[in-house]
Amino acid sequence: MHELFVTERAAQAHPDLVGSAREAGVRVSPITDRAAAGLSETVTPQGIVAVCALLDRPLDGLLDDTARLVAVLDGVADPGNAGTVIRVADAAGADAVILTGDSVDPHNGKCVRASAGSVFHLPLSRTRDIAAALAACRAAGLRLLAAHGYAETELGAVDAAGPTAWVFGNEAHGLAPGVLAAVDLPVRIPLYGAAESLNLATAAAVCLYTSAMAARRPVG
Ligand SMILES: C[S@@+](CC[C@H](N)C(=O)[O-])C[C@H]1O[C@@H](n2cnc3c(N)ncnc32)[C@H](O)[C@@H]1O
Repeated sequence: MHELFVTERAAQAHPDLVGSAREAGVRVSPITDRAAAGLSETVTPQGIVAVCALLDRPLDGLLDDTARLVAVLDGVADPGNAGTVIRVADAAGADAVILTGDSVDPHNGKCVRASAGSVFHLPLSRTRDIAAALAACRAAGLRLLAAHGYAETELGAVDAAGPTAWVFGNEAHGLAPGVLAAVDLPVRIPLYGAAESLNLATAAAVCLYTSAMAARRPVG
């Protein structure tokens, strides 16, 4: 059986969708924003089918010059990774997450669960066109930093406090040369042990929190 969980805001924005669901015999359950955040704790991943599709935003108009921190995920294949990045982006105070290329659907149940509800309140946008995503970030005044394990510049040498879009690559192949050439600076998180790379979501946590904490550092 399908069940549609709807926040008040979503119901007001999409009365047609709620009406169609009722007509189709789908149970419609009102849910608070707070409860929506905990939804992933209370239902199985398979139980969440379409609720979050309401929050997918078009790239056009997603960002303006108030944006300070954005994560761009290019070709992210694992829904658990995508959800974990969305969660950490939310926690770090990011303005949006943009999924590009062949990235997994962020409304996939496993992704929703891994996000621990963050897919419900962080603006998400999807486009196959990473050039368009990078252009939108640049137009909003964000500096484009790519997290890349083979970059010359180490994270510690970067002033990451300004408005920043961090770009992350696919779990197996990383970022394509064209993407690395299109950003302002590829940046490497140093690895002190024998590990060849970090998990994507771990790298995202390091980079996004580096920017968030630098931007919020108390003066004096
Ligand atoms: C598992 S890694 C991909 C490794 C892949 N072998 C490659 O060629 O990049 C997935 C993503 O996590 C990020 N990442 C992983 N380790 C990193 C590191 N040491 N420094 C910066 N980013 C890293 C990058 O965005 C990378 O595209």
